[in-house]
Amino acid sequence: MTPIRENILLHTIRKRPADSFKGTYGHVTLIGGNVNYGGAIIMASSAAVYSGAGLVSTLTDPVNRSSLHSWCPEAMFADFHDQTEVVRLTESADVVVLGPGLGTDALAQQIVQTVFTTVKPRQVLVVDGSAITLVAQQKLQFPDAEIILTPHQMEWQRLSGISIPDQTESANQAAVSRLKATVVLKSHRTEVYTSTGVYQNTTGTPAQATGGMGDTLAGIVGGFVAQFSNHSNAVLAAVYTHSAIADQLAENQYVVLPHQIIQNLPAFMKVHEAK
Ligand SMILES: NC(=O)C1=CN([C@@H]2O[C@H](COP(=O)(O)OP(=O)(O)OC[C@H]3O[C@@H](n4cnc5c(N)ncnc54)[C@H](O)[C@@H]3O)[C@@H](O)[C@H]2O)[C@@H](O)CC1
Ligand SMILES: Nc1ncnc2c1ncn2[C@@H]1O[C@H](COP(=O)(O)OP(=O)(O)O)[C@@H](O)[C@H]1O
Ligand SMILES: [Mg+2]
Repeated sequence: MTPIRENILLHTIRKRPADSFKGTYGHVTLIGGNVNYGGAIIMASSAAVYSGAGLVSTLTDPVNRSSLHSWCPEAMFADFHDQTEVVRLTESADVVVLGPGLGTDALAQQIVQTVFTTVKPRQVLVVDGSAITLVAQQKLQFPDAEIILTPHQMEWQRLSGISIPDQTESANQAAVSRLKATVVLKSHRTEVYTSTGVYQNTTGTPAQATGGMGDTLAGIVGGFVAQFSNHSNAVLAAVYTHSAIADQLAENQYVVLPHQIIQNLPAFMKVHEAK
């Protein structure tokens, strides 16, 4: 397993060209946040904005609208009950992040199906949280698009059928090649399975063990993949960045909150952009 080290950032976080505009940095559509889990999609959406995505749209329950905008006015809101909007904002995205706080009820199932039948091969689909659980429960096939999965160990057990103690590199690799996806297998030392190899993160702290931490990573992955053309490197850099910021904050904090990582993204990326 290749360690993910700081040099991935210099290879990935490009200097912004002067003659650029919001369209240069990609449109990320994030879908999730039911009545119970609004925070999940607010954190994921904020993470996409703060990591530099040019445009961010959030499809969620309307109950989350004002809190979304109080945390992140840059995100555009749409109602995830409206299938026309789900189709429109899936079609217009470069990257779709599906699942943070989506839940697994009938509406969630319908949304997953609509997204799966709408995405095109040129698009990236990041599948996280509840959407992974739903795919496993319903035995759904992933669509023909560039698929990035961000399961924690239990979600990976549900999806791959490999129990947590048996999640070895070779067993995981076999499951990943069947799925034809990039897999970010989250744990205290997250592993990333891409078409270029198997990688293990070298950053991260138990101060990160708090709800919303993975929702935040899903948003950073979406933001990085929307901006940086080498998508394998973008995923590795997102994983490294998320936990490197946490490590810095944990020098002086017992627990690191997801929104604090989000707020530190722009300054961290400035220090680590290509020289
Ligand atoms: N503020 C919010 O709105 C939050 C919403 N959340 C959403 O809640 C939904 C359910 O996700 P959950 O992950 O909470 O529930 P899940 O039921 O999917 O997974 C939690 C279960 O997995 C087990 N597990 C084993 N290894 C694990 C590991 N390495 N990391 C995490 N869990 C591990 C836990 O013990 C627990 O039994 C998701 O859509 C998620 O996005 C959570 O992110 C929590 C915060
Ligand atoms: N002890 C730990 N050390 C390092 N990273 C951790 C630790 N505990 C949790 N994390 C990180 O926190 C995130 C948890 O993701 P997840 O369980 O999906 O959270 P949630 O769904 O609540 O947002 C992952 O990125 C994981 O690597
Ligand atoms: Mg999660």
